[in-house]
Amino acid sequence: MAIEFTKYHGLGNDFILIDNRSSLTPVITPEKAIKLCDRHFGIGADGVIFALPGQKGTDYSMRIFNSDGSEPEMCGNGIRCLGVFLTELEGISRTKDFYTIHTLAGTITPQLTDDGQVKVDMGSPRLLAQEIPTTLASADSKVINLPLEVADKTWNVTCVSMGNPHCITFVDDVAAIPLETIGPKFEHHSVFPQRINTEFIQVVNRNYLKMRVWERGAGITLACGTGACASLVAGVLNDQCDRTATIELPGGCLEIEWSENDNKIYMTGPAERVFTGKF
Ligand SMILES: N[C@@H](CCC[C@H](N)C(=O)O)C(=O)O
Repeated sequence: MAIEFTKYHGLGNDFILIDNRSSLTPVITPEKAIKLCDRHFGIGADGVIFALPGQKGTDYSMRIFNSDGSEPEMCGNGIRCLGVFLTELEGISRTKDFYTIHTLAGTITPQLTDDGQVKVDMGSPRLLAQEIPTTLASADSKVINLPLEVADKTWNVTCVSMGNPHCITFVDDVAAIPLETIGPKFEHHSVFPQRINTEFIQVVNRNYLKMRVWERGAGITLACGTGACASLVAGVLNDQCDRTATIELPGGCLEIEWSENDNKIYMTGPAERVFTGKF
């Protein structure tokens, strides 16, 4: 049976979106997702995202397979793409401008704004070592600016979970980081039992950060929404930035806010439809 898909991207972080609204079980396996994500022998993408029926009172659910077939809890750029994809699927019957989406990281709420962007209530960051998870500190402690040995060098890292795990390091020049060699060493470090997404951050000023990312299960990507949110939190915890900042990624910019009122993170950025097809 042919399966229809739509390709979307959020700042070059690209996904194959599949209408899976008739079942809570993804219509393809992780092995098939690996093949579809292949940039030479497949469609090419950083992951496959499924629009599933809602659970626990939400409008819809989202599941995602990384390009290596693993399943992360959340995807920030992906959920913006899903928000726009759902409006496309619903067509003229759409009655609201936001959706409640059940994810493995809890309920996330993307909202379509008047200027064509998507603003997402990403929930609250989780900071305890056991929540990341990492053994870098005792279970109930936060991991803020702690030394970590990677590739014969000591990096001062801060760990933040946005439902999925992130390890953030502040550097003088992001362009100088050898991501391809060092990224996998962070990802598979023994202190991260569920592997890790790694962000390198250069502070331009208190409201503007530059970021490069090595994603768990996907490698170098042009952008990472949860990574941008986690990096802003790390910036605040290390007194490197304010609670609102622009994060510049190789694929473009995201606006991130860590609200003092409700402790939630709000991410605003684009989601672009690329093409549709069948496989
Ligand atoms: N690119 C995504 C994150 C996707 C999941 C990540 N690779 C993981 O395994 O946690 C984003 O925009 O947040």
